[in-house]
Amino acid sequence: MGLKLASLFNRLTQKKEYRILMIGLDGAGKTTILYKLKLGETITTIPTIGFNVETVQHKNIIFSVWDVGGQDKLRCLWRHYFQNTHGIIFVVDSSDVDRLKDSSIELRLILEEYELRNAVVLIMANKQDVPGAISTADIADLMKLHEIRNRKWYIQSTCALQMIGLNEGLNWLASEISK
Ligand SMILES: Nc1nc2c(ncn2[C@@H]2O[C@H](COP(=O)(O)OP(=O)(O)OP(=O)(O)O)[C@@H](O)[C@H]2O)c(=O)[nH]1
Ligand SMILES: [Mg+2]
Repeated sequence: MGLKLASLFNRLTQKKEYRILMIGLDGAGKTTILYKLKLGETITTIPTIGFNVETVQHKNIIFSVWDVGGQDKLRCLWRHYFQNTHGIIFVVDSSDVDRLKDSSIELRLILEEYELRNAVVLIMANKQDVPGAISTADIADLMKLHEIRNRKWYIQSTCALQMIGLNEGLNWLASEISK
């Protein structure tokens, strides 16, 4: 009886761990977001050449977040991080209208990947603090997000520097992944 109770308690209190792949064009703010979530601080970043990985605890869930460099010549390396991914955070620079098209193309390519077929997709419309930043509704239109079929997706407006919207994004990921 005691043993059974102990194992039930363990199961109830055990933290679930999920793997999150954070990608998006260079300069969108991925590394800034990662360390804001991990440390609560804004770090000075340099363009990521390889990857950064950190565990981020969110309520009773542990996310292992893989932040991979987004420069054009590095995007072919993203696929090495696909396996066992439960959720994707696709970061967009909302102030960079000129590169929304590129962003949209990269997202479409990602959604076609067989290994990522079961991963839910959180789009973070970052840098909302920059004057002239595009709203989430407009980004959703311009990136034709409503055409995405057979996939759970959500767009969250964020400002990594001020830690706005990041936890709300993780709330969505947590609830979708643990369904
Ligand atoms: N204004 C503003 N600047 C931001 C925000 N988030 C990140 N930045 C800035 O954007 C720049 C690029 O941020 P990074 O986090 O290095 O971008 P990245 O997506 O990791 O870029 P790569 O590693 O090259 O793929 C940095 O100067 C950040 O301080 C934000 O919400 N608002
Ligand atoms: Mg980076």
